[in-house]
Amino acid sequence: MTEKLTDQSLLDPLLSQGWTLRDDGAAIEKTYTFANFVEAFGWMAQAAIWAEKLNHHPEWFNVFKTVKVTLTTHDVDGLSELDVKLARKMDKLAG
Ligand SMILES: C[C@H](O)[C@H](O)[C@H]1CNC2=NC(N)=NC(=O)C2=N1
Repeated sequence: MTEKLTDQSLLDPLLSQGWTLRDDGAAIEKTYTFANFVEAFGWMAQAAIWAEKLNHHPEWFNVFKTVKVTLTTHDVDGLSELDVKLARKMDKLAG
């Protein structure tokens, strides 16, 4: 079962990697900028496969070569370790 994130130390490394905590504290957000649209969409395709594997899905918005990502866990109305996991994976995939 998914539980709300209580361990701030899991969040801190993400906050120093360009992720920010949404005002309501229920989500983290990051905007990735790629070299071009193909790079952006290629990254989204890879991230989508991981999201499906983790059964945890991003909210995201793509404009040309940027992708704005919001991660939250709907099941707990806030953040969970799954958001941390997916954020780490997304960063890794973005290089
Ligand atoms: C039934 C299914 O496991 C759930 O709806 C999963 C699917 N993907 C999900 N993604 C996200 N971001 N939050 C969830 O709570 C969530 N729940």
